[in-house]
Amino acid sequence: MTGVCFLAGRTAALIPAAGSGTRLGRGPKAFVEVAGKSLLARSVAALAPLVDEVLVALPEGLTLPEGVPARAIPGGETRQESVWRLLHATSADVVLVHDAARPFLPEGVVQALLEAVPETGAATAALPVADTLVRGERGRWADLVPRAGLWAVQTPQGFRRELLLRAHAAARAEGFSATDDAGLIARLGFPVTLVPGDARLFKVTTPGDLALAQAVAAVWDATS
Ligand SMILES: Nc1ccn([C@@H]2O[C@H](COP(=O)(O)OP(=O)(O)OP(=O)(O)O)[C@@H](O)[C@H]2O)c(=O)n1
Ligand SMILES: C[C@](O)(CO)[C@H](O)COP(=O)(O)O
Repeated sequence: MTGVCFLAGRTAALIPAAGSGTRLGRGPKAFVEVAGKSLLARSVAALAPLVDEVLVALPEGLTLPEGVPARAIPGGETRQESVWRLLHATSADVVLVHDAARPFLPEGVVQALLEAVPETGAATAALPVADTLVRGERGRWADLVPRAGLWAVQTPQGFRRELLLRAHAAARAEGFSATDDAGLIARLGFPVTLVPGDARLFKVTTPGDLALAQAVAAVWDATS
């Protein structure tokens, strides 16, 4: 490990990249390129210097592009299942779970997470919500949702591996699914630290996000 040294033990980055990219409509999303580099390659490149190993869950039958410094396993039917499989493919003490679909990951966010994990065992990058929030019904404004205290959750999310395994096992046993991993920890009543995320950490989900990613890449690639 060449990067951060706050933690005793080994650290692994776990990258769920087995999604089909339905909303983007360009095939398996992790392999979609932005300015000549895939989303997956960008996410791996950001994490590899900061952890001991990088594991990636890929769609069944696909392999890692050449030169991506990671180990690949087959992913599952859902993001939660892909992370469950990744958790069993490492013995690291601390894991950082990061969506392949969030290709612009500043080092400072990773460092803040690695500092936070020893305190509570679980931490996630997140940003305070800046927009007015409303619940809609049939295309019409129904209720204002007060935004005070609301955060938009990003990845990476950092955990003591044993704690995340326990949370996943409980969710599986009860047939519960969540949209992220920190939610599984919070559900058990354990604290999750909110670490400041970054606007550039947006998730490439729709064609509009891909256009934004092209613009960000022009600056990112010139400066990092
Ligand atoms: N079965 C799945 C589904 C998703 N993911 C990963 O989880 C992250 C967040 O998922 P999302 O952005 O929803 O990706 P997709 O599932 O590919 O998108 P869509 O829902 O539009 O099909 C992505 O890096 C995706 O590859 C995964 O590893 N395994
Ligand atoms: C994990 C996540 O990126 C946190 O915001 C998000 O929940 C993933 O959602 P998706 O619907 O699987 O893209």
